[in-house]
Amino acid sequence: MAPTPAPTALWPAPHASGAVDATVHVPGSKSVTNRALVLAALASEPGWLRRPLRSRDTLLMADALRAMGIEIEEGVGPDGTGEAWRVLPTGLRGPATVDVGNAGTVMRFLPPVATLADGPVHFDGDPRSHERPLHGVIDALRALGARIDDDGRGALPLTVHGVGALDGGPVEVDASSSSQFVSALLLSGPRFNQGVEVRHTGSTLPSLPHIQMTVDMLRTVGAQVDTPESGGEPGVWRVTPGALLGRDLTVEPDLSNAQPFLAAALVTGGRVVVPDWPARTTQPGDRLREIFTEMGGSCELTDYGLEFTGSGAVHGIDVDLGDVGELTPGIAAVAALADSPSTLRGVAHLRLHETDRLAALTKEINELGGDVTETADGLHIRPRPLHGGVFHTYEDHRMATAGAIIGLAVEGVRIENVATTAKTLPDFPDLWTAMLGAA
Ligand SMILES: O=C(O)C1=C[C@@H](OP(=O)(O)O)[C@@H](O)[C@H](O)C1
Ligand SMILES: C=C(OP(=O)(O)O)C(=O)O
Repeated sequence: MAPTPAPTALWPAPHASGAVDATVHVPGSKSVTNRALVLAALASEPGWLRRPLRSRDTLLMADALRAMGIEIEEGVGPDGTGEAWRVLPTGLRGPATVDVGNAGTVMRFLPPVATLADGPVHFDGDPRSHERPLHGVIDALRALGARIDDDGRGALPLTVHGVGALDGGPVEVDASSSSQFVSALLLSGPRFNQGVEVRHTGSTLPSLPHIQMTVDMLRTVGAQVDTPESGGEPGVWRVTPGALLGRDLTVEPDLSNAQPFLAAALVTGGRVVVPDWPARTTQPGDRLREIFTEMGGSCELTDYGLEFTGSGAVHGIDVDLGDVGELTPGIAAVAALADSPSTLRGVAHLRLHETDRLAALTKEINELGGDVTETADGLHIRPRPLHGGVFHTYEDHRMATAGAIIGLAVEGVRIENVATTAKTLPDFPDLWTAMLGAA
């Protein structure tokens, strides 16, 4: 975890005076937008992305692809409605320089793409990006024939010496620290000469729905993918080499970013509607329907979207979040306000996310009077009456939204650097106050 920053910019988290009752249009999914950008850049024909997420992580992805020669035009869609980006793929170019910021998707998904460029591509990013694991991608690409210069730590900064093609083939990866290692290799796999066969060797594998998202989106653009779910060997994914189609794809709302709004309905005993909640999705945020129902709410999914209603009671939960780790900060915030203790398990890898999320949540909730302890793979949360104070965010968007959830129920919570939500949800403060204004 980064050292506690000086509390320069403090945002008074709004306290809810009553039950919220609002409709919240949640912007597009980060994970879908960044996969769609990569796949469109690797395609053999132009494609469209409708309702893309415009946030720090997705703009970094777009700029990185542009640096490698891809044209991305930001405008309105073919039918004149809504924001849409047109992606015009060309031969990938080097030399290029990529700023990954602190985006896991950019730092993991693009080094495989860079092996296909016709020159060196240098990657660097925020100080935290130097600490986040990348060894799975670096080692695998080297085993598949790539030349990469790094400082030997298995992390950024690094240079991929692209030569226009990569052999590909079978490779072993320990993806226990990030599912994004697997997704990264699969996304570029169709463009490797022999495709790719990724065999996960670690004892645990987080965020499986995100790997399923990768597979689904690859299939949508015409790739052939064999998976454990389609009868293949457990822990092995195989992508056949082949051209990718340019598609006209509409990005789903980001269901993980819907979390704080649903949590608002839960902790205030109110009601929040999220339009366009997909009936079927690989997004991990869909698990909130079940998790927040167990914690005291109820929900109804209709053609219009998801209506989530709090009962006024908030219960603790004992849950393995290994598949849906990015939901942990928001669940921890709700759990701190519950009427019984919670145990969140299966998320040791969160120590290497935007910040050490287990340490950050423990420290910040406890400084408001809470009783949280870290376990080997998660958190124990025993609710206690909380008081106001500064909630530090460690440049982690989900810490900021977690603090805002607590602020609904606890007067005087001030969020340090709420602007860090720009990583995936730049409109967060406005959406939040609009939701409360609608109450
Ligand atoms: O592939 C993706 O889009 C993501 C995968 C997950 O990463 P980890 O497997 O590293 O947790 C998730 O936490 C992250 O927010 C997005
Ligand atoms: C872990 C996250 O992001 P990243 O894509 O940077 O890994 C997240 O958004 O919670």
